[in-house]
Amino acid sequence: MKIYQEPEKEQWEALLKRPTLDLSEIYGRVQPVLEQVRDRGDEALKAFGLQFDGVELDSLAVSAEEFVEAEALVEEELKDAIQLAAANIEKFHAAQARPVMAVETMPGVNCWRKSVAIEKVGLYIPGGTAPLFSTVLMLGIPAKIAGCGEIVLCTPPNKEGKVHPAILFTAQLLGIDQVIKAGGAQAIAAMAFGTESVPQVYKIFGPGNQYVTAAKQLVGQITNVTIDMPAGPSEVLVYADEAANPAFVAADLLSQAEHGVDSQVVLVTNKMAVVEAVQEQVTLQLETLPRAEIAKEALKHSLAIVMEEEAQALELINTYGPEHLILQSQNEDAMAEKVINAGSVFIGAYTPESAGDYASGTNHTLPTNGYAKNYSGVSLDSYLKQITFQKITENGIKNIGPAIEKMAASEELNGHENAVTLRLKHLKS
Ligand SMILES: NC(=O)c1ccc[n+]([C@@H]2O[C@H](COP(=O)([O-])OP(=O)(O)OC[C@H]3O[C@@H](n4cnc5c(N)ncnc54)[C@H](O)[C@@H]3O)[C@@H](O)[C@H]2O)c1
Ligand SMILES: N[C@H](CO)Cc1c[nH]c[nH+]1
Ligand SMILES: [Zn+2]
Repeated sequence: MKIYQEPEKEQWEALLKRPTLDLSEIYGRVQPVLEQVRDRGDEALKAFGLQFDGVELDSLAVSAEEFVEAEALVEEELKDAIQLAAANIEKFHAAQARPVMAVETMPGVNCWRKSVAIEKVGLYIPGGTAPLFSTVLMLGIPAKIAGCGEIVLCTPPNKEGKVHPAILFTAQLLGIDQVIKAGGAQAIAAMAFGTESVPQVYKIFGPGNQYVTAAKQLVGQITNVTIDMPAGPSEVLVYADEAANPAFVAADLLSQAEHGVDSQVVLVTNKMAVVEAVQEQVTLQLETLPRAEIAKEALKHSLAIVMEEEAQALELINTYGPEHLILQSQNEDAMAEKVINAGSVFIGAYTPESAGDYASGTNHTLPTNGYAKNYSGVSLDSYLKQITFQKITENGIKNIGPAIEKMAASEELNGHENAVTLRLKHLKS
């Protein structure tokens, strides 16, 4: 971890840069993959499966037998944990539903707004270095609550051409039966363009590595498909003061560093002594982690920043806009109120980020790379469109008509004016 003490504001931008590849470089790698899948469909998906995942596939879709096989392979204790998490995530996301909003803007002029589910959605479940079955819950539950008609799920297979049993168990639990063995940029292209095995969707959801994220951003630009947000390599910023438990802080930093070599973890504190204590704990705890090599790589481009003034620290946090922000300080609740850029905030010593990653109820699909400044994480709203409706009575058109006629005539749009004038004349006759 690189250590900085009271860095000047002019340094912040360079200091807080994410360790991801330059977008134009990534786009250059991803674009040919998108084009191949668009032009050659399943054939290209299989070829990229061989090239990137080292697996030769006869069929891309997971079969009914594979679902049955998977169910038997998941231990009961894990099934119970998945069900507990599912119940909390369901509760939190169901509470986000909003009733139809209806307003009579003036007598006889009735307007209302209703949420309608996006018909066809594609969910990407990462599986490169860890099979993230928890992401099936995070993406599948709100899609089901919203009422999306068609749900397709893509995830990379392992070397034996199988999808991890817990991913299949979770998909089945939610009633998602279209699961495709495809990962990376090629999976995103398949859902954007459609192939023989993969239906084309209207919106693509889900986190992933830099290739997945760049592919989502690119298809969002070159097709009509929209995306949830850029949800790339995981990151966490922990603000800890001298009262925080260094072991907890180190564990929280490592929990995100272990995601990938391009993850970034940042410690901000008011005292140098906290940096030292946390570093000691990081070294100790790293020894116990099977993914220590990945975490060590991530730590090479991670930072510890000492900022004595809390207000300055908050400004730096909001400038960084972390995917996850953990606050462990004597003033944590007041600090939380001042956060304006973060994907999800975890307050207090007993609120590890792992809780939100798995089971507390909030969504773990969150904006990275500073996109917390302009995007929210996945929620029920992500799967809904809002359609407005209106119905005007005879009395209503008499009330509102003259204003519309005047405005239309003034914009020199006499066809618009006439659509009202005709009706008003009809009512007079
Ligand atoms: N922001 C969020 O909400 C969030 C949530 C969960 C996970 N994540 C992130 O998701 C990522 C998961 O990454 P992962 O790699 O384990 O799985 P992944 O499923 O995202 O990516 C694996 C795929 O990447 C492709 N790929 C690998 N190397 C490539 C190369 N050199 N060129 C082109 N394509 C290549 C392969 O096709 C492979 O199937 C991690 O970075 C993790 O931090 C983010
Ligand atoms: N921390 C990840 C989001 O950046 C989500 C996740 C899934 N499993 C474990 N963690
Ligand atoms: Zn995580």
